[in-house]
Amino acid sequence: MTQALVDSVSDLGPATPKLRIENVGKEFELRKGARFKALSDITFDVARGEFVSVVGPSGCGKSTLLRMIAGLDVPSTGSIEISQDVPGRSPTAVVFQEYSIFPWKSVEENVAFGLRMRGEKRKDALVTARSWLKKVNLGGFEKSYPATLSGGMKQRVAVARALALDPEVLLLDEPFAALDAQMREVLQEELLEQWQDDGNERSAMLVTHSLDEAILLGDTVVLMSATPGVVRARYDVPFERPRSPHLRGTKEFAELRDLIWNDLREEVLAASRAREAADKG
Ligand SMILES: Nc1ncnc2c1ncn2[C@@H]1O[C@H](COP(=O)(O)OP(=O)(O)OP(=O)(O)O)[C@@H](O)[C@H]1O
Repeated sequence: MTQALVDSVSDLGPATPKLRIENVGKEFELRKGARFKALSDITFDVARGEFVSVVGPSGCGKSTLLRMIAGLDVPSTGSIEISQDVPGRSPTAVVFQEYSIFPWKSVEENVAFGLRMRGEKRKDALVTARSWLKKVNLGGFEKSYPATLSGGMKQRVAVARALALDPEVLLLDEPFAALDAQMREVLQEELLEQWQDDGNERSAMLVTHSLDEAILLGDTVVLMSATPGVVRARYDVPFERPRSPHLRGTKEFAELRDLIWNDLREEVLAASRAREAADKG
């Protein structure tokens, strides 16, 4: 079944989720006759304005799920629905781990690119791009080329490019994983601030290996287990917004981190045992 877009809020009503993932499964054909089940029966909703973080062992299908939500791949079973609340908004926009920006385009042209593809006039697209570049602290770098930027600055461009599309659902696939630890924290904090200032009732899904990142940014953390990937648990993150990065240092944060880590650890070990068994078999 393919991704189904719901045309307007009146179709589903504001009480319905922004994103509905129902019984989604995914199989890949490895070679003729051999199939690999990567995801099985994934069901969960993301509410309007909700930020969901997805964690799980390597290979449990987090990126596959995110790619299907983005429409870059198709579920083998089940359905994914995104409620389109604002006409003209993009259903999704994705920030990937590797700087997926064009080296031959300037920073502002990179951010304007998606808007141009959507049919916006160059002048209007550049105005929007420049305004987003200011919000991600890249004011003054509009005319620079990616080769002259640090890793953190390139990822800021990628975030600005995604947000400039004004997506219903912002999708983030390990967006800061390639950065050094300090820069990663800085960008987490910037994203937290941008998210809390946004006020546009968009939703977000973040795939990450970092529990600190998952908890600091998320309203909910979804834990997946591996092979095939299923949803094992869902944790509410009870900290009020606006949140401050200082939350990381609190006892409550550490307790929630421990709770999730205890479950995640089991999944990581189970996935590693399954991989060993598959290698032997
Ligand atoms: N195009 C494909 N063809 C065959 N197998 C695939 C394909 N894409 C992904 N897989 C397999 O599906 C499983 C899930 O992959 P996926 O990248 O979604 O996992 P992940 O949880 O995001 O992993 P990681 O945390 O390591 O990034 C893995 O076993 C992977 O090898």
